[in-house]
Amino acid sequence: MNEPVIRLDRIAKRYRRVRAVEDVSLSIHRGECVALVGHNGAGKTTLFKLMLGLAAPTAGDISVLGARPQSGDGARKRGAVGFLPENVAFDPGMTGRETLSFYAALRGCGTAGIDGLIRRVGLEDAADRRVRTYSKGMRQRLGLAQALLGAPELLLLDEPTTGLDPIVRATFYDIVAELQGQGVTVLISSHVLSELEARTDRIVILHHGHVAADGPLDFIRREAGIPTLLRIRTRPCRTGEVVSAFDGRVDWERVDERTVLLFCPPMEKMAALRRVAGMGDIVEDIETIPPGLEQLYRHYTGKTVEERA
Ligand SMILES: Nc1ncnc2c1ncn2[C@@H]1O[C@H](COP(=O)(O)OP(=O)(O)OP(=O)(O)O)[C@@H](O)[C@H]1O
Repeated sequence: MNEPVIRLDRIAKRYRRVRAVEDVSLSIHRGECVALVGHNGAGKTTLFKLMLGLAAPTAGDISVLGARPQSGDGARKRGAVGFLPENVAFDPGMTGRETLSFYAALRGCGTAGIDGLIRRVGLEDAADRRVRTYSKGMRQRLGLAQALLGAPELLLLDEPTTGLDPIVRATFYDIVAELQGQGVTVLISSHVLSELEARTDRIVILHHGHVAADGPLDFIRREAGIPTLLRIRTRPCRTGEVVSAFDGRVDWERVDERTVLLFCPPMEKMAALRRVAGMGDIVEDIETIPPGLEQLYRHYTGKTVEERA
């Protein structure tokens, strides 16, 4: 397999007595879109700083685009990394277009692509207004345009959608998907878990500086063993037949005279579905509800706390 775009090998970062990141190993390959999720203080920003060469690891090895971020080669590769910091702050007296020109000059990437970027993030109408007049969503879009200057191969987005409304958020993720389609590798940190479900290939759950889970959503769901919910809708007053078929096999709950919930462990799900489907026309509908990211997050972070106790 090709060299990963990001490779962390048993990375630790300590600030005096604070263990911000501990024994983190992670590989992210070209074109992947990975979510880094964790509570406040879990170590997400620290990982970004390490990847950007803004901090040195206390232990372990790190490579970004094939170079150690703090090496001379790493500094040269830095031009191919776009970064949107958590609290992006621009000069309020500059217009959006001036801001991008300023950052383009800092990055040494020329201003030719700025109009295209402004269109891409939907700021055409506001590009010549001062940033102080921008809404939070507009500032974040400007932040994204700034991160995209110079057509980066790797995008690091630190909580990019915090405080954005669902429509702006969706636009944001549409742009990210488009970039991913062009082979850009994207790492997004967030604690808005629900929005990441359908948007990323892989989830890395960080808890107290440790990786608590890492994998595609389906994989970490299976690993967690959290039951899938089957919501069975029957003809009136026929829930008893469903209940007696499953009583003692899986947990269940009767919601009303037509609805039963079955809590199926991942391994039991298909067998349960076949059994319900075989019950004939007393069953009018079956809805499968897999555990959401919030539940998984609770599961994994809870487990780590117990392990650490
Ligand atoms: N410069 C520093 N000096 C001392 N401690 C630090 C420093 N930077 C981070 N930390 C500590 O390291 C831990 C991880 O912080 P980090 O900012 O990486 O978390 P985070 O997951 O990004 O949190 P948030 O979601 O709140 O931004 C925290 O306990 C934090 O207080």
